[in-house]
Amino acid sequence: ALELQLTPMQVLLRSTLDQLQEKDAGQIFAQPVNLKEVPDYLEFISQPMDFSTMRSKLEAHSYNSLAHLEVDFNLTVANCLLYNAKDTLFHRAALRLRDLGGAILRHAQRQAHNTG
Ligand SMILES: CCOC(=O)c1ccc2c(c1)NC(=O)[C@@H](C)N2
Repeated sequence: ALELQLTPMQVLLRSTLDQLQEKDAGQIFAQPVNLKEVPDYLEFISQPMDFSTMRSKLEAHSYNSLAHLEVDFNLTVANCLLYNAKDTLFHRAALRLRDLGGAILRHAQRQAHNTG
């Protein structure tokens, strides 16, 4: 089956993305920000990112290292911190995701190092 073709790195990338997305219980990072709902979003954010886009990139083998996944995770958080004012739920959720995600990424990096 095709599933058996996954490399250890792809398995680790998928598992890490799943763990990161689990921390987004409200699923506010699950899909691209809706530009019809938020028409000025691209005036502030040059490179939108979200978990569904990250998953598509992962399945397309666009991430060949954990660091590449981390760049898009950090972009997702940074966009939210930039666009949303400090006193918003969105901004608070990004700080929380950043902190919870940091622990997940540090653990994944140790695994990546061990699996070579
Ligand atoms: C249906 C209306 O949805 C939104 O306005 C909205 C929905 C999701 C959002 C968001 C806005 N803004 C953000 O910065 C990211 C984190 N998520």
